[in-house]
Amino acid sequence: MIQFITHTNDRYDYVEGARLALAGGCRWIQLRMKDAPKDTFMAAATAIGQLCKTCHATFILDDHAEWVQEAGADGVHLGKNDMPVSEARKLLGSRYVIGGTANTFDDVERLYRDGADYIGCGPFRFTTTKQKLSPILGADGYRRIVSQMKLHHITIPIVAIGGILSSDIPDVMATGVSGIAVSGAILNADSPVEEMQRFIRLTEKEIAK
Ligand SMILES: Cc1ncc(COP(=O)(O)OP(=O)(O)O)c(N)n1
Ligand SMILES: Cc1ncsc1CCOP(=O)(O)O
Ligand SMILES: [Mg+2]
Repeated sequence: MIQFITHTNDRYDYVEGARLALAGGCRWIQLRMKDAPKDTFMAAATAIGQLCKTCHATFILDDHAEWVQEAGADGVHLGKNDMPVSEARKLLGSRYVIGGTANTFDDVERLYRDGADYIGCGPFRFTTTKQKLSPILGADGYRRIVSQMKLHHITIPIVAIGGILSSDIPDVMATGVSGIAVSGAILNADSPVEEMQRFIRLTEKEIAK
């Protein structure tokens, strides 16, 4: 599975980026719009939510568990400084998707116990898309976390994130993660639609192995 994280550059705004990712076949979009006021965020959420409905794609919000229902979204992604996953679960119930951020096996264990549906684990490498990055994991970091999960019988999808390029997909997927979250590699490609198609093709090839 591939999750597209919205961002902007000099060519595309948040909604256009999401539209291109969907046109390339992505079926999981996260609206990440740091520090946006509620009305700006909701305007983008309404537009992207509509695009996702048309494409039967999952639509989640970054950070804002309290806006999920009003936005008509399917869920939320929560980091260490956001609402705790357990509290979001009480607020939203079991029908919404809740993802959490991990950088270590301890984070994974905590999020699993708190009832997350999936874990965004990273960063794989340095990226300018997010400020104040946690320590870089690289492929070895994912291998360590996945092997600790096996030891402790923890089963939850791990989505790798952070500076991932299409050329990284075989190495990243070979670590045992379930999927990839990506932003810059799609938005900065000559053709975002074709790049998303490439991400999906390469990820599915590794999953089929
Ligand atoms: C899939 C996915 N994984 C990790 C993150 C990072 O979330 P967080 O730690 O809350 O940082 P911000 O994205 O809010 O800056 C994510 N958004 N998505
Ligand atoms: C939101 C987030 N969390 C860790 S890295 C990252 C940014 C992902 O975007 P990119 O694929 O451009 O590095
Ligand atoms: Mg966050």
